Amino acid sequence: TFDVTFSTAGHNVPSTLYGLMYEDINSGDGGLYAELIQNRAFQQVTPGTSTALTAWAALGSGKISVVKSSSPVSPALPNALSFAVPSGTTSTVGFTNSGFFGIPVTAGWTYTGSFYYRTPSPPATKVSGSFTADLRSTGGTVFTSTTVPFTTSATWQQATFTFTASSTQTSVQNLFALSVGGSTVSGLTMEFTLISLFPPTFNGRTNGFRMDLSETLLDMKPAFFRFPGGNNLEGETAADRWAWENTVGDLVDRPGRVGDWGYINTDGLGLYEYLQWIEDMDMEPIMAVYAGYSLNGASVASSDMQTYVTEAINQASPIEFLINFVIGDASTNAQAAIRASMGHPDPFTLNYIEIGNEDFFSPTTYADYRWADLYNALHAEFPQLHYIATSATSGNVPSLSPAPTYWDLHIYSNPNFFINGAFNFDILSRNGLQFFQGEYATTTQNNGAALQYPFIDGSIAEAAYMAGFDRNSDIVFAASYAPLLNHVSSTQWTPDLITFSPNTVIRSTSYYVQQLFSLYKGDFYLTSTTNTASTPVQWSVTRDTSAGQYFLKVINTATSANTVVFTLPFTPSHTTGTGTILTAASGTQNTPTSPNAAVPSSFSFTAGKTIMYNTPGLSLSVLVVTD
Ligand SMILES: [NH3+][C@H]1C[C@H](O)[C@@H](O)[C@@H]1CO
Repeated sequence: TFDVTFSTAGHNVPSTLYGLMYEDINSGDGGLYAELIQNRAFQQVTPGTSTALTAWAALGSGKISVVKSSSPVSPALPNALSFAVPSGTTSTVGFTNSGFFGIPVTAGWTYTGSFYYRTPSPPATKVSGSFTADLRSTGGTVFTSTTVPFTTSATWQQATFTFTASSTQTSVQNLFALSVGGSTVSGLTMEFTLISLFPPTFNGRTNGFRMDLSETLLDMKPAFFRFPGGNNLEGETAADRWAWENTVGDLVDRPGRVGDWGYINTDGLGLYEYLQWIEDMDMEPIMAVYAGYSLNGASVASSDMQTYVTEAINQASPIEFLINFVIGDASTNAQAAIRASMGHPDPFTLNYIEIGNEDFFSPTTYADYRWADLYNALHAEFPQLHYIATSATSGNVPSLSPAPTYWDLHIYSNPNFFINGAFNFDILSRNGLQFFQGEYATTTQNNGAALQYPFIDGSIAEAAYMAGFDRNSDIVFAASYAPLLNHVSSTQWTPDLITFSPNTVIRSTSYYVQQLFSLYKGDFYLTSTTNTASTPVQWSVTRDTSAGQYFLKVINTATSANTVVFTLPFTPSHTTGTGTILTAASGTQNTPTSPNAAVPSSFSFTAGKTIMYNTPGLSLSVLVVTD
């Protein structure tokens, strides 16, 4: 039995304590970004290759290939789909897109589509006709369709359309199709690009986010969103970095880039879309900025740093302009005016800037000049922002000048690390430093076996570690599991907090741990009987002061049950409390075939000055006591 008394003394819990780490690692295009068409603008592909046609297929006897257009729709989008119809064709011709490993068809959804098209060598007598845009199963069942009139012209035109699904698919293996009667277009060659189809989006935003994934994240009430990376910020080289200026403005002006996880990023999900969604989700950004180190191991030379920090060169915009885009005055600042023109005249909320990512891989140049060059210039321009350093792996931080106040720590390990490390922050001296556990996860079993999905043993070990975040939230201001999302059919890293398909979302056991700590974060931590990492039971007591509610979290990392007796410093007026528990047999995972193997359940208990609680093995419980 563990006897836990808690006092009314303690410290505030920062509102930023629990949030989300994000980068496009099978999670942006085809994930959070609601665009349903994969390879919609043939960005960053080599014309004439099969890869260039990823997700596209011909319908009927038309011939499709990706070409470098003789007259591109924009300098950013040089490629186009060439659609050639043999003379004498009479049957239906066209092409299909298979989406990101499927396209969801849901009854009642109104889809919004568009595409640019032109006829490079139009016939002397204009040809007019109608395309048919439809959603169909791979078996040919048409769910919905509409006609889109066209007239041949050598100049690019954009067609737009909508259609509404009247039934829901049985399988997600569906196609978007553009087709036309062969006799209308026989002998013609047409070009298409930026072929786009959106379902309804979160908050109804144009060029927005997928609803079910947004709702799944909203259910965690996350306080912050760290973006755009992670590795995907850094580029293989400086030229390949995430360059914010290429991700804003009209979609037709965004070139996309080869991301750092083995596939092309369209950058249709760009800086503005991120910031608008973060605001819609009641989060605040922790925005990482390129700090001159890329994944090939190269650092920008000291003499070149200012071109990335404050001096714009050959259309590359410096970090200073990025921050002006986010918080600048649209009436006086050019970058802020772009933000206003996109629909957000007021500044976005921004308090935290992270300088780089995992610079412990490049500590020398970070310490010698990269940290200082960015910090000194940006702090001078934006003194109200907090700047987070990234070159530490634990609370024993390296020395940097100027000395950072905020540090981002990353750790991926096994359950034993998190169980044994539950007091890693208790032992740190309180010297003004603030820590962001920006990435952490149980990534292997104790025997080193890899994990495709989180499992209950690792998730409860994470919970033990997170009780340490609650307890030390006087110096831990933020924490987020990583990575956040991955597509079940295209995965670069496992395990992930949430796994999704085109129409399903699987909440892992670690998702529920993150959710419970975030929902029951409270605003004040109450000190309680001290403990050590050597016991299987950990606890944390926080309070929602305005609600007069106390959250007694109990973690049991053993497979056997244990008993905890809480002694409160008061007698609660409500003698019945409600609790939530996540528990499962060792090895349990929520997977596509068993998505709900372990889900939280609620229970009630008798609340008094003492509360006895029998905590099952491998469990996280939150007992809510109302005064
Ligand atoms: N290697 C991890 C650390 C890096 O910051 C992330 O991009 C990766 C996955 O979370």
